This record gives sequence, structure tokens and C-alpha cells, in this order.
Amino acid sequence: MENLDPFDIALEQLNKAAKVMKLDKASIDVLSSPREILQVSIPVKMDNGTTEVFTGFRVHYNNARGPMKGGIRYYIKENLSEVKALSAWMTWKTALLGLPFGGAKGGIICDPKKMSKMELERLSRGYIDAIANFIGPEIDVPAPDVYTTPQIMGWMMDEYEKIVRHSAPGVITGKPLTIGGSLGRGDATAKGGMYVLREGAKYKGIDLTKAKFAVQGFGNAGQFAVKFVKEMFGAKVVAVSDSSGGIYKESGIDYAELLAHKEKHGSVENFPGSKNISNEELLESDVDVLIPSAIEDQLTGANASKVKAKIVLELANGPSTPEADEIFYKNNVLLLPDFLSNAGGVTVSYFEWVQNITGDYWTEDVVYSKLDEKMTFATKDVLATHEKYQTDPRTAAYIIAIQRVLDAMKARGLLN
Ligand SMILES: NC(=O)C1=CN([C@@H]2O[C@H](COP(=O)(O)OP(=O)(O)OC[C@H]3O[C@@H](n4cnc5c(N)ncnc54)[C@H](O)[C@@H]3O)[C@@H](O)[C@H]2O)C=CC1
Ligand SMILES: O=C(O)CCC(=O)C(=O)O
Repeated sequence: MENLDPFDIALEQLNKAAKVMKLDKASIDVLSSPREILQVSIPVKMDNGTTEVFTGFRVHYNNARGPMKGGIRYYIKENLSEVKALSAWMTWKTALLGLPFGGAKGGIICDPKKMSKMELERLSRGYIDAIANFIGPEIDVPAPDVYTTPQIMGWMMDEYEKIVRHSAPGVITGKPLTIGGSLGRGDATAKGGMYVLREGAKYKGIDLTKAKFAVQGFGNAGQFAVKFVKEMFGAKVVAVSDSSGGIYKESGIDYAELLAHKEKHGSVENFPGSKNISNEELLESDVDVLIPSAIEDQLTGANASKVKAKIVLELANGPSTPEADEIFYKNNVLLLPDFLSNAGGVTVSYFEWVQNITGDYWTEDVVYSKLDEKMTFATKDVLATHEKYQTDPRTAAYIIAIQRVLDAMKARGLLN
């Protein structure tokens, strides 16, 4: 049976690149564990008068290149291994994009779909009370991730400012615009992914205007991917899913109509004119580009060989396992790896942090053009390294990112 533990997978990916780079033991050891782990208990008064205690995490992986950076996940299956893996991937992501940050991640074990708005606000404020000493604009800057929203970031910033008793918008990114959020952050993950895809398709000689797409996940990352595939390339999305299941429509799925359907019915299933399919069927559907945009471990040794897409654009973190990576490489499927493809989110978070610190706010056009420049540069870098080392694109991305983190550690005198 394939090992699907997220942190074990993160280490396996790291070790694969370390082997190509012929890294020494000290370098591998220092990159193989988080710098600090904080686990907290958060008592929350529920609307029915009872008190529930929630478990939360914040993991600092590495800060050699700058303050730690990474989102917060509210998820019923959250666990420390997942948060550790996500914090490692944040370290490689910020390094690959050349952002002056390290990597961190946070999570709370909870089911936000079953909580009221007031309960979510009390939980979010309680989490910040518990981790306040661990974060700050120059220490660690959280952001949204799965099942967290700009509103939650707004409550968190407010709670932090109450504790430190001064304005500190740079403590958190992905905030509502009116309290220091950046234009373009809402759709940045998918937008950045489209720039990566554009370069990947050029490299692979695929005409995106004629391509068919499948998108797994219809949240922040997936929804905007469905929108931009049509807007930017004029292409057709034929399959979409969420946690309840998926839909397939050969003539193409309209973004606005699907969004309205999801808002009304709570899921994408039973969308008029489409047939319902499972998430497994979506991953194996007859498309040119597959965009996993939900959770980890979706493409494994068990199903990767059944993927028909020529390009896999990983907007989710960790959707493919090492066995799947091997199969894609062997089958000539271009896998555009997560910490490249979904880096648009943290890149615009970086722009938000810069705007908060300087007090100089940018137009959406400026944000998108700076984002395009950074994503395009990183993609070309990954593809050139993939050619140079004759290795898969994920390992190529690791080689670039690891070298940057090690250079920073050496410049600080932390490694020989
Ligand atoms: N929001 C952001 O800024 C960034 C998000 N990501 C990654 O993108 C992925 C999605 O995150 P968001 O869109 O922000 O979360 P979200 O909470 O907005 O949406 C998650 C989506 O995934 C679906 N989903 C959950 N479990 C599923 C399953 N078993 N099968 C199919 N679909 C399922 C949900 O129904 C929902 O549509 C995650 O891996 C996240 O870490 C990566 C970079 C930035
Ligand atoms: O916007 C950010 O700072 C981080 C978003 C995130 O958690 C991710 O890229 O996985």
C-alpha cells in the first residue's frame, strides 16, 4: 500500500531532489523538520450555551529567507502531519517565487459548515489569542486556505490589533479590501495558475484555445480556475466537482450558471444539462488539462495511469503522490507542481503585505502585471531546470527552492 501520510510525502519529495543535488547530511537534516510547532486548545462558547474545546496548530518550518508565511485551514480531518507538510511546501513556494518569506501553516480541527457565523468568529478570535506571540508582520504572516475566508482574516487581524494595541494590517493577508486587503488577492491562486499553464502549454505545444478541462474542487482556487479558463483562453471546462461529487457536460460548463447553482443547492451536483459523475471519474475524464483544486492525495499509484490529460496543473497542495509523479513522468504527462502552480495566492499576499507596510495601494492592473511577471519567470526557471537535470518538474522546482533556502542559511552562518 502506498504511504499517503502528507509529511512523509513531503520528505520523500525533498530527498529525491537532495539526491540529484548530492546534498550533504547536515543540509538534508536541517531541511527535514520544522523549526517550531505550536499546538493550542481553544475553548469556544457555542450558541447552545455549551463550551467546546478545539485543537489548533501553527507550524513554523523555516525562516532563513524572511518572516514565515502560510495559510490557515479549518478542516474536520486536520492533523499535525498535514500542517507540517503544508508548512514545508510553503517554504519551497516562497523560495521558488523569490519572495522574502519563509514557510508556515496553521490549522484548526473543526467543521466550519456546521458552525454559525458567531461561533466561527469566537473560534477565530480564540485561535489568535492562543498564537499571538507566535505571529506578527515581521515574524509569521497567516492567510486564508481551505474553508477560511477574507471575513475570518478580518476578525483575526482585529483580534491581533486588540492584543498589541496598535494598527498592524501586515500581520495577516487575504483581508477584506476595506481593511487593507489587496486588489486581485481573491482570485490570485487561479490567476497565477493560468500564467503557469500558459507557459506549460507553450512548452508542450498545446493550443489552449481548443483544449478541454476538468477541475476538481469548486472553492476559491477551483471556482476561479473555471472562470479564467474561458476568459483567458476561450477554452471549455467539461467537468467540475466539489466534496459532494462531480458533473460532466460535453458542450461546456458556464461559470456564472454553475456558481448560481452551487449557491442555491449547496453543491455542483444535478447541474442542468450535465450528468453526475464521481470525483474518481472526473480525474480520469477525457480532457487535455486536469486541474486538481481540492485536497491532498487525489492522484496516486492506483489511478495516475488512467489520467488522460496531457497537463496536470496542481492548484491544490499535495494532490499527487510520489508514485503518481513517477507515472506522469513516464507517460509524458506534464505535471506543473503545486508549489509553482498555486503560488499566485502567496505572491499576491506578499503584494498585500508590501502595500500594508508602505501604505501605498496598487491598482488591479498593477497587481496582475506583477503577478504575471513573477509566475512566468518561475515557470520558465522550473522548465529549464527540468530540461537541465532531465528530471520531473516537481524535482526541478525543489532543486531551485532548496538551493535558495540553503544559500540563505549559509549566508546567516547557520550551515557550512
Ligand atoms: N486559497 C488560497 O489562497 C490557496 C489555496 N491553495 C490550495 O488550494 C486547495 C483548495 O483551497 P481553496 O480553494 O482555498 O479552499 P476552499 O475551501 O475555498 O474550497 C475547497 C473546495 O474543495 C472541495 N473539496 C473538499 N474535499 C473534496 C474532495 N474530497 N473531493 C473533491 N472536492 C473536495 C470543496 O467542496 C470546495 O469546493 C487546497 O489544497 C489549498 O491548500 C493553494 C494556494 C493558495
Ligand atoms: O497567501 C498566503 O500567504 C498563503 C496561501 C497558502 O496557504 C498556500 O499557498 O498554500
